[in-house]
Amino acid sequence: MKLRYLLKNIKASKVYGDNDIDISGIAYDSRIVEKDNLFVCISGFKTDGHKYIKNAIEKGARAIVIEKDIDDIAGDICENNIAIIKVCDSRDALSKLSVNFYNDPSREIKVIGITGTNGKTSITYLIRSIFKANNKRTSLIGTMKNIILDEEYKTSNTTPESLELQYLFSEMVKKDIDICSMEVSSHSLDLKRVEDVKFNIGVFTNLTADHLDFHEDMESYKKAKEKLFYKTSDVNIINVDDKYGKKIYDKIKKLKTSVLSYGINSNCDIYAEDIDMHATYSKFRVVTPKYSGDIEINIPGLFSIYNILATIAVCYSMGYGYEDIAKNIKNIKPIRGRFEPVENDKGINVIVDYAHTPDALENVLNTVNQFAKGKVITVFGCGGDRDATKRPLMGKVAYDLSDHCIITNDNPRSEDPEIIVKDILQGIGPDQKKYNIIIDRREAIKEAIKKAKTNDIVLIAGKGHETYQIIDDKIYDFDDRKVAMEVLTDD
Ligand SMILES: CC(=O)N[C@H]1[C@@H](OP(=O)(O)OP(=O)(O)OC[C@H]2O[C@@H](n3ccc(=O)[nH]c3=O)[C@H](O)[C@@H]2O)O[C@H](CO)[C@@H](O)[C@@H]1O[C@H](C)C(=O)N[C@@H](C)C(=O)N[C@H](CCC(=O)O)C(=O)O
Ligand SMILES: Nc1ncnc2c1ncn2[C@@H]1O[C@H](COP(=O)(O)OP(=O)(O)OP(=O)(O)O)[C@@H](O)[C@H]1O
Ligand SMILES: N[C@H](CCC[C@H](N)C(=O)O)C(=O)O
Ligand SMILES: [Mg+2]
Repeated sequence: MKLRYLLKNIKASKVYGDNDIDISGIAYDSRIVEKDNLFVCISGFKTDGHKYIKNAIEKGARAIVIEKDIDDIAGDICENNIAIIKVCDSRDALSKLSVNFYNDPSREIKVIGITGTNGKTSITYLIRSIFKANNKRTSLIGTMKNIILDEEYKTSNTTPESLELQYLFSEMVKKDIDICSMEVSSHSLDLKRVEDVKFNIGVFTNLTADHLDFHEDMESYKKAKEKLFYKTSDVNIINVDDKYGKKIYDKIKKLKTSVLSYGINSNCDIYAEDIDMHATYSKFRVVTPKYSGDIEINIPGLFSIYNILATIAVCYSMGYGYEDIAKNIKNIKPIRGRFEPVENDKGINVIVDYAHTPDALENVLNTVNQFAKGKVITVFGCGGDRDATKRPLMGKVAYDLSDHCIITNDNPRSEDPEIIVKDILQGIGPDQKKYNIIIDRREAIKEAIKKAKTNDIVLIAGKGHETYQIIDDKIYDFDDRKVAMEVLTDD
């Protein structure tokens, strides 16, 4: 593509060199630049893309987008006849360049963006299941993987960088996709990964303590999430039982005509009543402005009812009737690593769950306690290089709502596991018999299962679907479900 086409809508303060050259692709990492690529320099949190211009040129970059002065390498640029484009914001430019390169593919798909601290992955899967069952061509973008029809694409972030995102949308267009359900993280909203995505529907689940290493405080975290709702073209769907949800709803309602509230409260547009919860399933009556009817889901917990309500609201807003929704909800398969039971013949209820925030852990433990016939043993830790303020809060929740907890490693990453445990201990109560520390996660799971008697519940929280553990900069194979299964069959 000609550089001048690629530069459409880019606010460049200066363009040096020939903009009639052909560009073969875009890269924002010098290590993967190819011949005739345009290299976008991002000033990052760990390093600065501007430092790698020389490497990018050596690999064949033909044009460079910068947001800082680079006088020190002017010689290399002249010598290699490189075009230079100076912009104010490289992440914003990357998003627009990617849209131009892939011909703005998201406008051809119904994109449903889901944001909030907890429930995003769950809702994307629920939405996909219902639309699939209604013969729609679906795709999904999120934490575990990206999926187009049934083809899976690996991912490293919940919401990919704009370049990968626009590539995925272009693949969706090629495969004639109708609907994409997509997780929209607060990082992606602040770092402009989704700046130019054409969202049709926005969903807000909830906002509780997380990511306060990245966002200054809860107010900035909320502001990041809120950005999604200004971007949507059709409808916004907001959980108003959540206090931040209510604030966002009140604000957005004044600006946009189509906003639907949901919750467990008859003042909402879409709400649940006559709730009847059991250990492995729940029943309730859903009420919408046009119809109401009974719903049965085979995922337990009040939080799952909220996720289903969000899903129903999305389907409702797209014109689906009660029958299209209800008959398919009943057959929804449990989602990987979300309240996932580990089968065994020992009579112990072993559950693997991705609760990695205080609120998620509280919700899951409340659900577990509601139906517990025996003791509740919780195995958990907290991720390293992530929000440290949630550690004592998770410690308190686990201590208060379990009969026993075992504090262990999650993904310590570059942090010392002992320091993470120390932070968790700040929230742990005084009864030393109620907890122990076993840093090695395999040993912790082993101990919890050894301790459990018939009817007891072992909740293994924090890593859900993950099949790895990150210790220092090494990634090891580790899967809570497999480890639990091995321990359960190892006599
Ligand atoms: C905090 C954060 O979001 N960081 C993201 C950010 O990285 P960064 O700004 O630190 O980048 P950097 O490492 O300083 O590098 C700066 C630039 O130099 C380039 N570079 C670097 C080295 C080199 O040799 N050559 C080179 O060109 C890099 O490619 C980059 O463009 O931009 C990168 C490129 O898009 C992301 O991969 C990276 O995500 C990291 C891996 C990450 O861990 N992010 C997490 C916190 C995250 O985004 N999580 C959210 C929320 C999850 C949820 O709760 O659901 C998510 O969406 O996943
Ligand atoms: N609506 C909800 N409210 C509170 N907790 C929830 C809700 N839905 C799920 N959870 C809990 O949060 C955990 C993570 O759920 P899920 O993966 O759907 O969230 P997410 O928003 O995608 O998280 P992430 O930020 O890691 O992408 C679940 O394993 C469960 O413990
Ligand atoms: N999306 C979350 C996932 C946390 C999962 C937990 N296992 C950890 O590694 O901290 C994050 O990036 O903060
Ligand atoms: Mg997720």
